[in-house]
Amino acid sequence: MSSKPSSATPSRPRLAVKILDERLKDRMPRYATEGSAGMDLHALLDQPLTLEPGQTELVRTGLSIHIADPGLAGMILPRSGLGHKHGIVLGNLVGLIDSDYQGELMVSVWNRGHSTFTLEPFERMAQYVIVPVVQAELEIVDDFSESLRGGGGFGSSGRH
Ligand SMILES: O=c1ccn([C@H]2C[C@H](O)[C@@H](COP(=O)(O)OP(=O)(O)OP(=O)(O)O)O2)c(=O)[nH]1
Ligand SMILES: [Mg+2]
Repeated sequence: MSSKPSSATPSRPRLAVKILDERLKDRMPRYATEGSAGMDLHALLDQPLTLEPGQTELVRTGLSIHIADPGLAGMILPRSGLGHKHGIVLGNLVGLIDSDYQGELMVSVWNRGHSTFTLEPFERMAQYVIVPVVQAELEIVDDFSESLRGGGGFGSSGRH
């Protein structure tokens, strides 16, 4: 008997996408490998975009994705290569996309590095990840039932 876990592909949610610019048709975000968590988003630019150190620009993706299910959200995350090698990350650090958002996905591209960087038209600038979300109810109380941590945080654990 094999001890390997089953590799059955779980069913994927189907999300409605509007292509707002024809040029995106052959540059749709996709999972690069079977195990990829994110799909890369391409920069919808007519010409190269030069980002000086410290500069932030909102860049179009040419796509609207309506997630619709409140149990899911989208996240826009930096690509590690661009972030680590070139300092190209996100002006909002992480983009959180609401399930009811129907507008164009926009990427805040921030050059946090020390040299000028040129983003080329349709270059893969960030990645889009779908994550599960739980919406909670906030219930006002006067006291919490006691926990081991209590109010300790910010490096409090493991101190004697
Ligand atoms: O990187 C991002 C972040 C957000 N959005 C879109 C989708 C998201 O659902 C909406 C609102 O984002 P958020 O709630 O983070 O921004 P806000 O400043 O609170 O704006 P709002 O008042 O519209 O919620 O903007 C993007 O396209 N890219
Ligand atoms: Mg908001």
